[in-house]
Amino acid sequence: MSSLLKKNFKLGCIQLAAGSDKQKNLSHAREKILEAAKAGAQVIVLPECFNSPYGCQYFPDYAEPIEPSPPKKEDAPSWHMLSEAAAETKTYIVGASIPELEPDTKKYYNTAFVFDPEGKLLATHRKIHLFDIDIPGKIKFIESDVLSPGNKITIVDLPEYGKIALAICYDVRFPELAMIAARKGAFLLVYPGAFNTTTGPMHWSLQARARAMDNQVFVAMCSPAQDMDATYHAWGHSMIVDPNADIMDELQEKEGIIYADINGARIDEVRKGIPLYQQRRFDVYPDVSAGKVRFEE
Ligand SMILES: O=C(O)CCC(=O)C(=O)O
Repeated sequence: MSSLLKKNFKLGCIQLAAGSDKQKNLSHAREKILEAAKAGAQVIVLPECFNSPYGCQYFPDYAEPIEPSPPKKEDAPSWHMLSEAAAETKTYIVGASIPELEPDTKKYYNTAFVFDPEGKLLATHRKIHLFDIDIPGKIKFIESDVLSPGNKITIVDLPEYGKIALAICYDVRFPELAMIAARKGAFLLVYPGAFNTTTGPMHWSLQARARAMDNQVFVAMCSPAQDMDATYHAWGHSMIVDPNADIMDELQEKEGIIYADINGARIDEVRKGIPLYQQRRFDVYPDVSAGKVRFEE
């Protein structure tokens, strides 16, 4: 068994179709979680903004508080659905993400959760890098019009399995996060994300495979299903990549679930063959994981 991974497990990523009805989105997400658990997944990932359509105009209407913890059920139905589904299925759920409202400051965040198999919240991650881009004639999206950024790297210790890292969508483009998490012992990087029909074909798969290749870890990217009637056209193509950057499973645009066996021996094998972890030259360049890093562990 790998020193990074205490026990192998089956990962499931749900490429969910979400619409404008929040209650429907939640009950549909719950059904798909049950389906993934029934198929044997022990860790289950949902996509970015699973309780709402994706878009700055929607965030305030779909936002929920996460404090006090637990938040009141009537204020935070998404939080409670995830907690209850985790307990019901006895799985870890990376419930990602929802728009979060911090009531005191009135700030909004893009926030993901990890619940354990008893339904207990293990961690939250607020998207650190907001999606502010402008590609003329293609796509302009300024998430910071509405959202505030998170300030912490999230590494979560799943007691049975070991450490995973959690970040959201645009965060994947900042390889320092992945590198730091991998050097701190994460064996799997999970990115709920909603790339679009412009940047998806350009970079989605490349980003997933690059983070896996550079760090010799598993990577999961979990997208909403594509809906060409929505205001934002998600790329879909959820995928799970192995530590050698090989795609283990991938969806197209439609709703579905992909699964992969997360096996510690594969990490060891890849790292033995190409021993980057013994060959780094921190006498020549700095180790980004050794500097001042803010964690949400
Ligand atoms: O990085 C990209 O191309 C897309 C990012 C994105 O859609 C997001 O952060 O929500």
